[in-house]
Amino acid sequence: MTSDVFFEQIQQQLNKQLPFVVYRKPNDHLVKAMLQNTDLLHNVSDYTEKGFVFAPFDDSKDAILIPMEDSEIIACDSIISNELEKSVENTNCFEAEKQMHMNLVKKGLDAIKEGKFQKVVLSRCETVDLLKTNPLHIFKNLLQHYPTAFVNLWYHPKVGLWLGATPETLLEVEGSRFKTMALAGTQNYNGTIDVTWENKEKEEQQFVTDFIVDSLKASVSSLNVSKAITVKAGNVIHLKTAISGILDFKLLNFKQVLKALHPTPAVCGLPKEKAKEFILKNENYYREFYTGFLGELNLQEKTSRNANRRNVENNAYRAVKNVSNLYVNLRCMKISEQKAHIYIGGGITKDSKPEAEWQETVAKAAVMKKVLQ
Ligand SMILES: C=C(O[C@H]1C=CC=C(C(=O)O)[C@@H]1O)C(=O)O
Repeated sequence: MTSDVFFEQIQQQLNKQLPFVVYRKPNDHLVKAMLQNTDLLHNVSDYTEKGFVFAPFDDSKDAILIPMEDSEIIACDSIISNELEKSVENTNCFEAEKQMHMNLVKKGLDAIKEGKFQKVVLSRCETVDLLKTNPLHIFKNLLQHYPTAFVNLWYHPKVGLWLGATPETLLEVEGSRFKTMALAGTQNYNGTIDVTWENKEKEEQQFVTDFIVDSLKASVSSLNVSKAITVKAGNVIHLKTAISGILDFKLLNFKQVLKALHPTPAVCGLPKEKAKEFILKNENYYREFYTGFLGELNLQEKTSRNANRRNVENNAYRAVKNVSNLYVNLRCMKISEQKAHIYIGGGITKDSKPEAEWQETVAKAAVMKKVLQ
């Protein structure tokens, strides 16, 4: 399908106010869309469903499903020309926002000093006016700017319209093989990823690695943990540890694995429940789907058991596997009434400085603002 026909079909879906998701996986060329035939609101119940899941930060709330069986799937292979538009006007009173965020960080630091938790991820929502509001233009800009991210536009008439380009994988599963990552620690990108990390960032990221390993070790038959490396995500860089292995679904089913992982300390804190309670009580807005997760759930994909030529040519050697690709909903925004609500946060540990935490959110907000201009 050509990209013109592809995007025209999505535009029509939006005009008809029917649910859909359009997305491109990290480092992939294929842009896929699932177009739901009705405007029903489906929830995920036990994670055996097939489709596209959109889950909130608060895991006590329902996750939404665009079901495969009620959707048309289309794809296009090309990336569209760059049509950057000057379409954003910043209406923020930065000083007031800055004070509010720094006060929140100070509150978090006090709670850490009192021993309530070791880490908490605190965030804010920044609203900018849009002059031109076609979300498909913004989506195309995201595709252009962030080839290594999971780029997505998700819409449901009963929920809203979200866009994002996240650098963070929550869980990729193919059969029983899985991959995940511990992503945390942030610096501005200044032309190189060959940088030194302070102990504060190393500790903040290590919390995430340890949590993921602890959460998964009861349900895996093998586990590999890489060294932490520096990765670029737009105008910022992070520390990342790759974690992979084999899940044993006899020990924990997929729903239980997700429950053990989400929300990780990359977006919530440590211990999880204490940090979550603090976030829900103290942040100055409600996160909804920011720091939730989203992606393909239980799609059936043909995979080669053995990559040698004879086997690849012989269909008898191909297996159909259950594949899920879930990402953490970061570097995202919600569009409503000609405004973009941009969600940004950062991990707070005992060594955090409120001013630096504010600056970090400003740098992360620029990832989204860039595609609105
Ligand atoms: C919570 C966010 O980022 C997380 C992922 C990478 C680095 C992070 C950090 O340095 O704090 C956060 O843990 C966000 O971008 O809003």
